[in-house]
Amino acid sequence: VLNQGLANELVLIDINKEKTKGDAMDLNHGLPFSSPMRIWAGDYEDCKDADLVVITAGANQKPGETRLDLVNKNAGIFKEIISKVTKSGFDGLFLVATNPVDILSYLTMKYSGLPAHRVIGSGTVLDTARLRYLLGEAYHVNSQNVHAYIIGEHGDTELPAWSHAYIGTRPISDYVKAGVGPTQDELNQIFTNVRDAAYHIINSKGATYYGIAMGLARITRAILNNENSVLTVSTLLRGEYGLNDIYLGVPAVVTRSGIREVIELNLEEQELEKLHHSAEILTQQLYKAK
Ligand SMILES: NC(=O)C1=CN([C@@H]2O[C@H](COP(=O)(O)OP(=O)(O)OC[C@H]3O[C@@H](n4cnc5c(N)ncnc54)[C@H](O)[C@@H]3O)[C@@H](O)[C@H]2O)C=CC1
Ligand SMILES: CC(=O)C(=O)O
Repeated sequence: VLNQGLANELVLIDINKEKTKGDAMDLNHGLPFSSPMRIWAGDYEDCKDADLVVITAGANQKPGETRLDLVNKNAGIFKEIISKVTKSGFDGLFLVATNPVDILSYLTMKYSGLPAHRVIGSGTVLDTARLRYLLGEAYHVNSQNVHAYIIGEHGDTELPAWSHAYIGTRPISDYVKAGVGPTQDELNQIFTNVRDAAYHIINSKGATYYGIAMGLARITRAILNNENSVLTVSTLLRGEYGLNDIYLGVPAVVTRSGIREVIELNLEEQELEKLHHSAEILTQQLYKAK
């Protein structure tokens, strides 16, 4: 947020106040290299006038843990945090990154009482970026010209919507048929690498942070600049894909007021089945967490 000059004011809140004090000092020392911004270590009262509250607090995965393993611990933390933010008089948007992000986004909506369009999860924004990066490498194309989506749970049941994947202007299936670039098996391996990327990074360095920070900054920019950008965020489904009352990562239009609409992909039958499986797993976890 600082690097891209996305806000006028940035408040850091954490149960560990010393950490936010240190972070605020450290970030302020970067101001001469960036655009003007007020940055301070604050408290929940500061949320009163905030346009956007981004929640990244809570436990992260230890090696071998899945995102879903975090649900009980982080649901408890969220109950406390959302209540404090709401008490401040906050009247903005929530952006949730804490895992399991689809479930915690749903609970944020419930705990805050805000309409669903004002509670956005980072969803599969990061997974989609990972896929675009790897496809860009495989086809020797700028990853910004790769149009492909990971949808579903931000986690082990996510899936690639290959039927809607394009390299520049050509469907990826055309390349596969023509024998140019990766075979379908190699594309499947690329997806496996995307799905398991967090496990590899966590095994290497304990946590993932640069990719998600860029992803959260991207969503923040879409919100604060009212971009109407299509991003694979986690949002409440109300009949789209035949699913209801569940937050899932799907392409949706992000604006200053939150989610304007879900843009429904015309999925192939097998893709739709996998999306339903993802929703089923999340629904089971949600009942446990409620
Ligand atoms: N959605 C995504 O794509 C990604 C999600 N994550 C998730 O983000 C979360 C945070 O991960 P990290 O930043 O690596 O963890 P971290 O341990 O570095 O930071 C978590 C922070 O939360 C604070 N905290 C804990 N309980 C709190 C409470 N009750 N109130 C206020 N602050 C509290 C801690 O003091 C700590 O500073 C995890 O759930 C992780 O899985 C991480 C990367 C990507
Ligand atoms: C930790 C996590 O959710 C990720 O890097 O995808």
